[in-house]
Formats: sequence, structure tokens, C-alpha cells
Amino acid sequence: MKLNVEDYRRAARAVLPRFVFDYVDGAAERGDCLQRNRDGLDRLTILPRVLRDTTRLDTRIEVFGETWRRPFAIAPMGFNGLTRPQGDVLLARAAAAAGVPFVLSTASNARIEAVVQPSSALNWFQLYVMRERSIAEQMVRRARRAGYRALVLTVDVPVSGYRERDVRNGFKMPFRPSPATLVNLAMRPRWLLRFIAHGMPSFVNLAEEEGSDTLKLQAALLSREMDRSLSWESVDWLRRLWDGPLLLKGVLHPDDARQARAHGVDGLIVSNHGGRQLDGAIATIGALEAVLDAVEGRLPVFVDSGFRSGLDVAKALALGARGVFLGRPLLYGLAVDGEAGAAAVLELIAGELERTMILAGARHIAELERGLLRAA
Ligand SMILES: Cc1cc2nc3c(=O)[nH]c(=O)nc-3n(C[C@H](O)[C@H](O)[C@H](O)COP(=O)(O)O)c2cc1C
Ligand SMILES: CCCCC(=O)C(=O)O
Repeated sequence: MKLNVEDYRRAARAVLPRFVFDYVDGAAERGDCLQRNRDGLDRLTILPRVLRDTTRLDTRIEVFGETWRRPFAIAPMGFNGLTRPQGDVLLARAAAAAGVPFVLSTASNARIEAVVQPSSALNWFQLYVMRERSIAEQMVRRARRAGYRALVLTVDVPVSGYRERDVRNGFKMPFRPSPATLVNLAMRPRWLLRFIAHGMPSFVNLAEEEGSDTLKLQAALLSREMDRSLSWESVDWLRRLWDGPLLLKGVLHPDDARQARAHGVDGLIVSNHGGRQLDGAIATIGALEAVLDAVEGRLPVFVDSGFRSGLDVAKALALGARGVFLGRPLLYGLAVDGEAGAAAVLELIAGELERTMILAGARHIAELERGLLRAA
């Protein structure tokens, strides 16, 4: 029986080859940041209100003129095809059915054009800018043509975080599995059969750049060789390329939040990349308040990293976040049962959020406010 995200995590560990589970589940260096995200959330408690008629409950929010059925979304994740063939499409479908956004990663294994869910107005695209800037430019154009609504520029990967589990597993391109990895693969026959049937997933969007050395680019993307010259001027450059909502993902410092506003950014995602980048980084729930104060309500501020339940989501919203992005929980669901598994995780978290709201006496999202929070 899978009653919570941790149950899905354990089930995912049982079905995925170790190198895949480690890539999904892993974090940078000692895993301090990963743990700090959890500690920050666990230290917040709810001071509930009672005797409020909660027979009518509303979890919808408005973002950039569109309605999300739930105040959360699926975070951009690269290499989703490794967890399940067509993983990007399966996640996008689960999100569309649940009425929440799906953010397609630059490092997706499905084409930008193939993932758009026409039934949903909530297709978003995440951009990594690699040294070959023309790739980013081309992808932004394609995303606009394909109907993506918002563009998320990820700014916390100027260099790859040091993921020790990936290094130990030899997880890089070209992939040279160690004997231990091969033995472990033989113990995951269902995953292996699917993998053989579909072939090694690749970063398909790179292949469309004419005359480029695709293999080299793929390896560069997997090792996250980004353009480290990225700066606020680059944000201006992107602002000119993209006329829809533009968000920065990976902002933690209030001064950067202010800068973002000055450069015409439309929204922020307070994120430490799920603890996968700077191991010393502040917990996102701890960074959130100062960022909110810095933007003075002029931009929607979202948050991610370490959110594992509807209760966690409720805490961030009570602090003032507009919404929460969820990463690994969706991949655990996807690993276990494909689209249905991802849908089940979204439903699980929605159910927890509703129960939390009822028990806290909040009838709609605006009633999740700071007065309901106390430090434990
Ligand atoms: C397997 C995996 C791949 C990721 N790939 C990307 C990516 O391609 N682009 C990006 O902006 N963030 C990426 N992230 C970070 C997520 O968008 C998000 O910030 C993080 O997963 C949130 O933390 P959580 O997994 O604890 O919910 C990735 C995260 C994971 C777990
Ligand atoms: C595989 C490309 C980048 C994925 C990423 O951003 C991450 O692993 O956190």
C-alpha cells in the first residue's frame, strides 16, 4: 500500500536500476542541503483555526491570468526518459489531467513539440543556456511556436553540483556501466526490457541544431556544462526574445530578487535545485520570507526543494508563496506506475493539502496566511 510520498520513493527504489534511482534521488556532496530543506519545513508548525464552515473548499490559484486547479506544479527535470520511456509525455499528461502546469526541461528526452498538451494552457518550458547560445535561442523560438506559455530560466547551474552517487556509478555520457551496474541491471528486468524496447533516451532537442556535434552536446548537457558568462545582461537578452511570462528559477538572495524585478522578470522560483547544487545553500523555506519582502508583492514567488506532502505545500503558501513546484515525488510515481503513478502522487498531495486546509480552518488559498504558522 502506498499512502505517502516516502512509500512511492521506496517502491521506486525497488523497480529502478540503482544508477537511475541514485540520479533521481541523489543530491550534492554530503546531502546537507537536501536535509536542511526538510528540517526547515519540519520546524514550521500550524496553529489551526476551528469552527469554520469548510464544506466548500477551493484549492485553485490564478497565475499569469490562468487558473491552476491546485497550487502546485511539476518541476522541470532532465532525463525523465530514463525513469520511464516517454517520461516527459507521461508527466505532462498527468499534469494536464490534474489541471496543474508541467515544466519541460531543456534536457528532456521528448521533443518540445511532442510534449505540449493541447488540453492544457499550462505548458511551461525550462531553459538552460549552454555555451552555444544559438541553441537556447532556437529552443525559445520553438517553445513559443509550440504554444508554451511561460519560460523558466534556471540560474543555479553555472556548473554541475557534485553528485557523489552519480560519480560512483559512472553515470555520464557515453555511459560505461561497471560490472556491478550490469549485475544490478539484470535484477531490474522490467525496467531493462522497456529500456531495450525503446533504446537509450537522448536529449532529442539538441539534435535539431544543424551541423552541430550532437554527441558532444549531449555529453555537455548531461555534465551540465553551462554558459558561465550568464549575467543580468543575458536576462535582458532573453527578455527581448520571449514576450510571455519569464521566471528565474534558483534565486535565494533578496538582492537577486530585487534585480530580477528591475530586469523585467515576471516571477521567481526560490529553489536550491532540490539540494543538488550548492550543498551549503540555505533551506528554501528559510529563504522565502526575505525574497517575498524584497519583491513587495509585485511578482509571484514560487518555491521548491524538499516538498513531500500537502502539508508542506500549505506551509509555503501560508508564508506567502504563490505556489510550489514538486520534483522527485513525481519521478517516484512515474517509476512505479507511469502516468497513473504520477497522477496518483499529484492526487495524494492534493488530498493531503485539502485535509490540512480543513483541519486548519482554511477554506481557500488566501486563508492560508502567516497567522497559521508557528516555529516548532
Ligand atoms: C532528476 C532531476 C533532474 C532535474 N533536472 C532539472 C532540469 O533539467 N532543469 C531544472 O531547472 N531543474 C532540474 N531539477 C531540479 C528541479 O526542477 C527542482 O528544483 C527540484 O527537484 C525540487 O526539489 P524536489 O525534488 O525535492 O521536489 C532536477 C531535479 C531532479 C530530481
Ligand atoms: C541531465 C541534465 C540536467 C539535469 C539537472 O539539472 C539535475 O540533474 O539536477
